[in-house]
Amino acid sequence: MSTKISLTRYLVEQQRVDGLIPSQLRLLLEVVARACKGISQAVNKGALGGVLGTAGTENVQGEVQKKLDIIANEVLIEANEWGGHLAAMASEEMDTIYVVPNRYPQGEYLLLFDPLDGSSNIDVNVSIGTIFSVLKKPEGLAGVTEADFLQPGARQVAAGYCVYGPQTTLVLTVGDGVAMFTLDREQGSFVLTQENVRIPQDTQEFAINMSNMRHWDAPVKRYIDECLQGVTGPRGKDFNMRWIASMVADVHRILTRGGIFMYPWDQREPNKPGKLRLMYEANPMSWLVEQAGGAATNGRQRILDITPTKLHERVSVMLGSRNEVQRVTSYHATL
Ligand SMILES: O=P(O)(O)OC[C@H]1O[C@](O)(COP(=O)(O)O)[C@@H](O)[C@@H]1O
Ligand SMILES: [Mg+2]
Ligand SMILES: [Mg+2]
Repeated sequence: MSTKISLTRYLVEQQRVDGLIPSQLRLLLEVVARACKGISQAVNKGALGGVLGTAGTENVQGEVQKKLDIIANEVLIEANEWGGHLAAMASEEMDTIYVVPNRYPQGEYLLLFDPLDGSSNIDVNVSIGTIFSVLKKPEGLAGVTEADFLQPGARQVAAGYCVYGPQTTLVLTVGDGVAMFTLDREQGSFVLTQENVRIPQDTQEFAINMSNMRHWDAPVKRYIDECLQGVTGPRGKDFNMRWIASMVADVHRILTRGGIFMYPWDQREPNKPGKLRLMYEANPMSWLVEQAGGAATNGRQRILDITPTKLHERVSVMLGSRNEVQRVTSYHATL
């Protein structure tokens, strides 16, 4: 009989056997996973749990909040604030950082999250998720400020997401490849179901919101136009398209079978670099994709090399199968 490896055991091995993560980081990741289990339960109850619909409030980015956006945010904060691993947290749903109250022990890590990704899919029962990223608080100064969070994604010490779909799957990197864990609801634990996740270098599948086509920049238009020409066009092959409108679900597909995902800058709001959030969405997903052998750029630069200038910074995103990301990035250099 094969032994099932739980997330806890996997993390202990990463800590003890491989020396990859300190014990505080291991404990922090276990708490995040526990919070995701709680969110998964709320998601599963749906209309029975009264968790669908809007909350009647807006977040700092002017987006209407769904009840689950707020519930997921609270679950993550309540689970993490007292554990002693964290100095502060930042979330897509909060105006500014949440410093761990001084009645609790203070830790050395910073946790960032998109508590509920794919909010437009909650009420229609389509996959949604939680995306998280962990940074280390810069050493030296006492206390913690927003500036401590403004580190390039290359400095992440852990990143992952949990997708609440037909299965609840937690996907994680601590810088040693990507591992996937499926929630065993009977046991109440995440079980390792795939290690050494690899994204194929080539693909015939792209993910982009095609309704924005008329607003895109020339390099993105060229790339998609060439894909659409199929086997008789310059690419010499047919492409398929998928767009779930939950980044977690689109990225999960790409980690599973390859593909390219793009949410590029567009002309509707020319001063906004993109729709997606650098710190809560692009950085953790880019690191996961790179760790699985893929690539992630904003069209001009590796996403993980961008130094954020503000907490809720936006970014243009192109990630997935390496050869396709390199191709669309090269079009930006020439057009
Ligand atoms: O509705 P659009 O414009 O296609 O945008 C979809 C994108 O927006 C997002 O939903 C943003 O995430 P939130 O639900 O966390 O705001 C991404 O997950 C997704 O890729
Ligand atoms: Mg999101
Ligand atoms: Mg969100």
